[in-house]
Amino acid sequence: MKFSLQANDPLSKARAGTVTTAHGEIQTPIFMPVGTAGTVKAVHQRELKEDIDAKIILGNTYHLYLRPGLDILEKAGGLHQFIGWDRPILTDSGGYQVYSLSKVRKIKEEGVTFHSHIDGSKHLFTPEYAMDIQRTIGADIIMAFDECTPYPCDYTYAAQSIKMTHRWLKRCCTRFDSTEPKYGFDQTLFPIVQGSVYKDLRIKSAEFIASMNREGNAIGGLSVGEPAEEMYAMTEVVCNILPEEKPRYLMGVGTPINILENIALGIDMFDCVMPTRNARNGMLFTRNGIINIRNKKWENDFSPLDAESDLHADLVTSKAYLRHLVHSKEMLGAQIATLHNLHFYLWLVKQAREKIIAGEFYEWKNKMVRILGNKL
Ligand SMILES: Cc1cccc2c(=O)nc(N)[nH]c12
Repeated sequence: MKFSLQANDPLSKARAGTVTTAHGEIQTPIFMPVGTAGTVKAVHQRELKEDIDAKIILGNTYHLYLRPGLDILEKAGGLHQFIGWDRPILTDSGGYQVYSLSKVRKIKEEGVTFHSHIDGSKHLFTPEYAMDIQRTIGADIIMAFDECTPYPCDYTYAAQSIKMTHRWLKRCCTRFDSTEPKYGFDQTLFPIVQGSVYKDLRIKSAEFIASMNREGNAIGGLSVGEPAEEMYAMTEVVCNILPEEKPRYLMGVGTPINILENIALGIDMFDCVMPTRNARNGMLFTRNGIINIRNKKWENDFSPLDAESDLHADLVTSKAYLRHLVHSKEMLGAQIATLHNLHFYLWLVKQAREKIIAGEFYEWKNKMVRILGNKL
């Protein structure tokens, strides 16, 4: 994997770059649609590529390991082959999902034992196994096995947690560097900075992660319920330490405003379930603010979702029709709302990139931040 920089914003830490993987190039800043179990819910791979030009999607070790399982994925020749997606894929390592999904789990030095949220079966994820699983899935970018420090947590817990995440990272690097890709194309491992909302712990973790000298770096343990100001403060501290010449990935972030503010702090890559999950509940993100399409006010508004959009669905779907579909829990409602939100997120980061290259990002970002939170 390679990373090159095309432009830096003169008034912020925003930058425009290009990540080059075995499955193609990704212009940054970029948003990565979440495709947890091998599908971006309600959107077909053709739409992802041709209607919204998604450059990279996420998969998830925890879910894919449980279903369809490693045997099927290996027989298919890896996740790209299995789902019919020939662009880049990034997989999270499973630690976070065990923490957020599995009821019964135990965190020990060796790893995390948990019971499947599907059938209650018992499993053990170790740093080594998380690497082996991601080799079998075959994502271009894979994540270290970390402990996402819960929020809130006391300083002592956070300090112990980063020490274990750092020990697990060394085990991930040892295993990853001593194994080969299974399907003939290169994979890269990103380590993850933790430290909760404690500045000194974030500095310590960022310095350790940077010292591992991997091809890219991620920031975890944010977007877990902390106030936005805390998220921005920690991101700023960490971005000032992570090397400029490597891509920076802020995990699980966020709202459109969060994304613009974190681009200004030097983040290149984002993922979040918000555009897909909230779409299914009728929450639409637009360039003028947020629409709750279930609101009665849209009942007889026959104007298109977004007349300025280049997304076909935005032009041919009225607000009234989408309200009817979502209200009636029709599958088409989830499909159109999800496609709209993902198209908007990808439009937003593409606009950000163009403004960075034109040297106009800072003013544009401040104007957008004032608009994007509006309730329409
Ligand atoms: C997906 C996600 C969101 C938010 C935080 C995290 C994190 O800290 N670690 C991992 N592995 N994943 C995360």
